[in-house]
Amino acid sequence: MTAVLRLHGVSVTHGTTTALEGVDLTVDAGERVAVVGASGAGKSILLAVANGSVPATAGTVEVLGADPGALSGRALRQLRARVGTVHQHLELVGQLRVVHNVNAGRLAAWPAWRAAWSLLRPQWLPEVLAALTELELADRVWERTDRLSGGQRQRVAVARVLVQRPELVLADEPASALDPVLADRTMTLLAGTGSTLVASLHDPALALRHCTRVVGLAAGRVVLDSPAAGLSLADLSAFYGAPR
Ligand SMILES: Nc1ncnc2c1ncn2[C@@H]1O[C@H](COP(=O)(O)OP(=O)(O)OP(=O)(O)O)[C@@H](O)[C@H]1O
Repeated sequence: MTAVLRLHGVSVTHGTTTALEGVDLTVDAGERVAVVGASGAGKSILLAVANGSVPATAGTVEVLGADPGALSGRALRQLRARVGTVHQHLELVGQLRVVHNVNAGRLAAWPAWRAAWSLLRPQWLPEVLAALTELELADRVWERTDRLSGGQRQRVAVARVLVQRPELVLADEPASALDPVLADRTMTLLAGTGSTLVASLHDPALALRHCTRVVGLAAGRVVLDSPAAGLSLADLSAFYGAPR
């Protein structure tokens, strides 16, 4: 098996706060990993370390064979084209139309002239519409993104990753603002891309239905790492303080 993501002894400390401590995690190609844990457990930081936006203060990080912290310029752009992120705070440009935000998934793969031209004449339109149709949002393709609801914006962020077609998807609570039907559809789409998936999830049912493996965090440490098939809803609910 090829490791797509490898964290070894990773810690993240900031002042007196320890967000991650000694995290070891290897994710192989094709795995779908749910990261679960109570609020503040370190799920977002783990994903941010994996996409290179937060540096590890100790340990080593390897994403698709490279350390994102050691890359810059073209090499970093090439790595970013292969990793798709659904950010917790979405990171969409509100003033731009939905089509442009979805097409942002292609930016790292396009030359600068094509990205600029796409703002005038959106490129990749059939792919954008196909992704938005799957997410029941095709009728909003020309709308300004800041006119959408929170759940609609979250689906735009998911569509951006679908058109990107990355090898690794890092998704931070990608269905948190969606109703149960759309949440399930979204996870089905992300799981169906064939990409390796690492997703933080607050809904244990989504984790068990769509992921092959569950990693549990508590206070920045890995306290569970198990195939999803061996776990019950009650096992995962315990991570959120619900009664067993
Ligand atoms: N950039 C950062 N560098 C270091 N520590 C951070 C940073 N951002 C947040 N933290 C800290 O990391 C800890 C874990 O936060 P994180 O956002 O990863 O939790 P979470 O499990 O995703 O929680 P939630 O479910 O509420 O989103 C918190 O104590 C937070 O203050």
